[in-house]
Amino acid sequence: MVIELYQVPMSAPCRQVMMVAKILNLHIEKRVMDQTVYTSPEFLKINPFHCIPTLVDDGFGLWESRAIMTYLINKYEPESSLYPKDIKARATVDRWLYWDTGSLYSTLYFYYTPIVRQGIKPDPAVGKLFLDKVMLLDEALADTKYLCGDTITLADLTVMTSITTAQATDLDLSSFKNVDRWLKQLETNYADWWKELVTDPVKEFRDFLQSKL
Ligand SMILES: N[C@@H](CCC(=O)N[C@@H](CS)C(=O)NCC(=O)O)C(=O)O
Repeated sequence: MVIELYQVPMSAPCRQVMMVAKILNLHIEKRVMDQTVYTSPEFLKINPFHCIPTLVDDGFGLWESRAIMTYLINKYEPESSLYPKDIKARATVDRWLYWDTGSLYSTLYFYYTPIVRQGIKPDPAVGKLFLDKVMLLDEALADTKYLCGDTITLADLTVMTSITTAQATDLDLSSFKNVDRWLKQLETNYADWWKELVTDPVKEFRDFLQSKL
């Protein structure tokens, strides 16, 4: 049985799916995207929304990174502490996943997209909106090791992916001390893949953004 993932390494939503695959020790066959794949009839048949990451697991196609992350855990390691089974604990993880996709990452996306699409400088007001959300995150991290307590969950992976993607932009995150401590803890925990799935792709994304301006 083959698990395939259509992805590009520097994409934030793709990175977080690959993190889950690493932690679960899943063998994923990566399908590298270029414009010919995005518009190919084969890919559009799997994902008419033509976005990545797109998973194909034993013929089952799925897109939306957070849906893919929870699917992989539910299917391959349902006892994983990354996505606790207790209803309230799981709801709290879900709350962070929705906050990230609907508030944190989406604001960051609207900040950097003018650079990618039009080669123009981002709107500082949108940057400020993003930093306001990071301030709330910093406050939430004041009395806790990870977002949902002493154990790393999908909440940490998805929010950490947004924060490290922001490090590729000109936004200054240096005043957020709790966020900084939390990132260092995650890096220590995941030292085996941090360079591959965080440091290197974030650098690639930073270079990509700079090349557009
Ligand atoms: N909410 C989606 C966002 C996916 C997304 O924006 N993917 C981008 C690359 S990072 C993409 O595929 N863009 C090309 C397109 O939409 O045609 C997720 O989390 O998976």
